[in-house]
Amino acid sequence: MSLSSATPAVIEANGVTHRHGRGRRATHALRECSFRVPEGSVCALVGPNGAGKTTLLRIVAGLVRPTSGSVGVLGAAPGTHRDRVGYLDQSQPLHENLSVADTLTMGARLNSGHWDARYAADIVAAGGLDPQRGVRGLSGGQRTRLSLALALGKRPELLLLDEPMAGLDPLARRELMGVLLADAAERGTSVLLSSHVVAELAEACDHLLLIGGGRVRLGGSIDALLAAHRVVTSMDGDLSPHTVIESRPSGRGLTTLIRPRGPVRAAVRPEEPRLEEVILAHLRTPSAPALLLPD
Ligand SMILES: Nc1ncnc2c1ncn2[C@@H]1O[C@H](COP(=O)(O)OP(=O)(O)OP(=O)(O)O)[C@@H](O)[C@H]1O
Repeated sequence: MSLSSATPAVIEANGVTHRHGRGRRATHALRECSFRVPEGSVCALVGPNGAGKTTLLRIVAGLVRPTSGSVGVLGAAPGTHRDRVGYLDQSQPLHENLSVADTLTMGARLNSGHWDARYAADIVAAGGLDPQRGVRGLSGGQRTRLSLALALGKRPELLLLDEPMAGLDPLARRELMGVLLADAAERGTSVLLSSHVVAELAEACDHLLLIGGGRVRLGGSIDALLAAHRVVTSMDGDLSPHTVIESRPSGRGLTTLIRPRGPVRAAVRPEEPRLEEVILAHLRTPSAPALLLPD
């Protein structure tokens, strides 16, 4: 399915399928994925372990070729505009023998012409990192900060982040997310960010891409996705005209997440769900029908 919209897309995927390996041992990581990430959006990429998030980010970064389907990144094939795309993966590879200052100098050399030395140095300094410190002795959080300084110092138009904050304490996560979002807000940087910390995404992101079993399950602006769902807490009412995503016992009886098709007749007025409720209900209900909304 090709999605059209007025906002230009920084990423546009059409029917992307990817198999790791060949023959009987092949693993289908992605199946017929179509979605778009609009320019200037901060898009959360969510899904259970093994859903295909890393594979998808690596395809968009131009590190892996999809088995079939097409992906456009900044209007060209993935990997074409490497200087305009920042990619930070889970392992945050840094040169162990370099100091913090040497690492930033390396960033400047690799990105000559579009390296913002002051900005990268400021990100490092905000964490109290001594520039002369060796990378080998840095903590997980300090490594993340340095990796983020490298990714943001090149002033990318599109930032791809694969669980960049994994392993950080809540304060460090919040602080580094703040750095990221300030950059996105000030410069209009588009971000595709995979994360398992669902509770944080509502304040950080404006778009959502939820994948499961290699397929796109939910996609679109978070406002529109929330508006497409309702939480019904009363038991008396006929929900059969609507798409029921999940019913769960709760303190108030039964809580049901639905996609309304027309007016909802229930004793208690249905409420708009929180993002976390929508994501968790879809993660718990892999059979729920997919919903891909245009911007
Ligand atoms: N190099 C590889 N060779 C074979 N199979 C792979 C390879 N990389 C990933 N896979 C498989 O592809 C599927 C998707 O993996 P992927 O790492 O993209 O998921 P993920 O959503 O990032 O998972 P997680 O949340 O655990 O990081 C999984 O079934 C995984 O086992």
